[in-house]
Amino acid sequence: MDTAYLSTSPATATSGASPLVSVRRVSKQFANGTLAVRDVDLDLGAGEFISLLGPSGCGKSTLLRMIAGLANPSTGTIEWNGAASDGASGGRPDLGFVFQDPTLMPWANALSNVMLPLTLKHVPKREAAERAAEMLALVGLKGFEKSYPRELSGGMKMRVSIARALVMRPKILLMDEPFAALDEITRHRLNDDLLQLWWKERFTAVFVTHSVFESVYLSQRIVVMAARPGRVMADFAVDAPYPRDDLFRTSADYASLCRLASGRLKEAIGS
Ligand SMILES: Nc1ncnc2c1ncn2[C@@H]1O[C@H](COP(=O)(O)OP(=O)(O)OP(=O)(O)O)[C@@H](O)[C@H]1O
Repeated sequence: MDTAYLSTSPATATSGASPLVSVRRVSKQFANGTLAVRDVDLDLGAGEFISLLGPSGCGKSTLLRMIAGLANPSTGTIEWNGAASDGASGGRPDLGFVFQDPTLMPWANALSNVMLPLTLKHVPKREAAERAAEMLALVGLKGFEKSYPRELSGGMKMRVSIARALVMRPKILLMDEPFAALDEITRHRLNDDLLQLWWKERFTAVFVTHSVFESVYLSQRIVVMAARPGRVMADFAVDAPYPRDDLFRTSADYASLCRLASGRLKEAIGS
């Protein structure tokens, strides 16, 4: 992928502007009585890179799925650009969602997998193929258009999944532990490539992770959650410029930011 992204901090357009998404006193109780999320208030600014960090079972995925409209809050509201979502698609702009599993169609090649959202929107086949090929190139898979999922590595499959999520050029990309199943080297590479994509495409990124290291490396802002019931315990900025690369990953600044985030997470779990 193109490594020449600029060394200034991305314009997040958050200061003074109204947030892209406002989560207000949102709770989710499942039919079996589990209170997965309680009273969450959260603003997501346009262009921000935000991580939801917390232990297993603290409601990160449930919150992300509610933001995506894949589940409805039991109480509270989620507003998009000031318009309340009706639980279907009301007020919600195009969004991309990346699951932990790449969820590709095994019988279709990489290009057809990425074309799927365009095909569903009846974009003419030729245009869809061009846009999908462009997106595959952006995620570093030029030359693999005709490869089937079984011929791709875990990291490559995840790249296809990200290309599919971004092919509609959504305003927001929601990612639910997309790299958790990958080895460390692949994960680091995908983290780097994701940051470059974010820089280029300027979408709002919401990234669910268990990993302090990953959240600090990627994010401008970390929202720490705790379990039983799932709730927000801390919300703080990661004060380090972009680009973030291997130099940052081995720096004293990164180590101290990880220590800080780790302390916040421990406090959250402890409480
Ligand atoms: N469909 C469901 N029905 C009942 N309980 C559920 C359902 N989905 C999730 N839960 C419960 O809600 C709580 C929050 O789950 P959720 O998956 O959102 O947490 P998480 O922080 O994403 O966890 P992990 O990091 O392990 O994926 C958990 O106690 C979970 O068991």
